Amino acid sequence: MPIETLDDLAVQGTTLGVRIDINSPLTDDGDLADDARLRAHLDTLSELLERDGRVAVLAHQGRPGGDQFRNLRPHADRLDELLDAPVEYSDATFSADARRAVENLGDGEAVVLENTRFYSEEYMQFPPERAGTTELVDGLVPVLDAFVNDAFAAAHRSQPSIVGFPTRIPSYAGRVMERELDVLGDIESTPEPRTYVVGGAKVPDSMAVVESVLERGLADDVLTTGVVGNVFLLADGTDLGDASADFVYEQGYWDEIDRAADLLEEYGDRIRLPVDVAVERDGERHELPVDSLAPREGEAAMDVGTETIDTYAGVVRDSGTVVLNGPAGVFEDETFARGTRELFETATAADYSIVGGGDTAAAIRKFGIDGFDHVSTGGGAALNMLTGEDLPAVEALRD
Ligand SMILES: Nc1ncnc2c1ncn2[C@@H]1O[C@H](COP(=O)(O)OP(=O)(O)OP(=O)(O)O)[C@@H](O)[C@H]1O
Ligand SMILES: O=C(O)[C@H](O)COP(=O)(O)O
Repeated sequence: MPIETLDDLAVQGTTLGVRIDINSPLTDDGDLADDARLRAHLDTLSELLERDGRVAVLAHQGRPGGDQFRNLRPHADRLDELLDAPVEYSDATFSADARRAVENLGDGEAVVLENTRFYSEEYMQFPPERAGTTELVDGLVPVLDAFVNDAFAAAHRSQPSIVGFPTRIPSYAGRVMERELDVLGDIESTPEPRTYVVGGAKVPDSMAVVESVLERGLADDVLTTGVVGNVFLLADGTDLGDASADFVYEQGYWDEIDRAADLLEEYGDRIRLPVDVAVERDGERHELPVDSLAPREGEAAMDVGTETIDTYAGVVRDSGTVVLNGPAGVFEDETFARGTRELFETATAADYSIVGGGDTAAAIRKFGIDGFDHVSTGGGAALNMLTGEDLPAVEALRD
């Protein structure tokens, strides 16, 4: 069944729950360190507001327990600055207070409801029918006429605010969702050879993708960087030192090392591992080859090294398609930004380049890199889609 879009929605005077993904890097004070994801949704939000909709924004920030798990006040304030319409913030998500905030909206006005993940069920995965009976959905449905899902970046999560509403009220894809599905749905026709550069810190997500693109023959080469690269190195028997290993264990990624080992056994010829890494020594960047690593206490692998960057850059340059997700190192710190900056810059030289991910997009903006064919708002979602897997959000809109 085709998905309905904003072209199919009579917006004027209707109250809309609009799920967007503005999960963004924050400063230590909880302010936005980058607003790229907010800007990505401006088309959808301004269209709905200009068409005199009443917009109740639903979104999440961070993961429970993490240091990025904060309220959405800065996001609401920033949207208020970016949009040509009043945007309020409500510190409630689906309570009577939240409903009141939604009911008080006038035509062409918006309210950002509180971080959906402050509510525990939102961080669980449910089949849509069950998601449709959760407190969050149940609480908001009485004050909404329709639901718009523009949160492509969270489309791989079968969570209440993503898949619940379409079981209860008419639902539509927003402009971001529509564009991403168009571009990413067409990966099998992109030029070969295809190289996937995976990095960042969400190891289980990346591992699932690596497995799938190799299994399905979509990837000719997988270049591993970031924490993902560290996990592959550990799986390969490299002694990365206690600091890197502890980081992996603390994130609960122990099982991922076994998974990486299985992948190396089966597809070792198509998976490339860093040959050197960068640590901080005496306050400076210090590179260590992995075959003679001697990290000292407290020295973690924070970036890929120069030789790795050069080798990977060669593979990337010769690729027909490059799909890039996740920074190659702790790019927020200039000392460890080199791998990310140089690999990303090189990727723009491939015939066709797609890049995705929240922090990835932030890195691109930080380094001012232009020239990607498609910058996806999604990290895990984009990768899931590129592997040909169904996205729960899309299936929910279709049903
Ligand atoms: N070697 C490393 N050690 C520690 N952290 C790292 C390392 N390499 C990258 N990172 C961190 O990974 C984080 C980004 O990872 P993440 O997987 O969230 O990427 P993303 O582009 O946001 O993708 P998604 O949208 O799926 O979340 C950055 O904050 C960066 O500092
Ligand atoms: O940043 C993302 O990839 C999306 O906002 C989804 O976040 P999650 O991986 O914490 O579900």
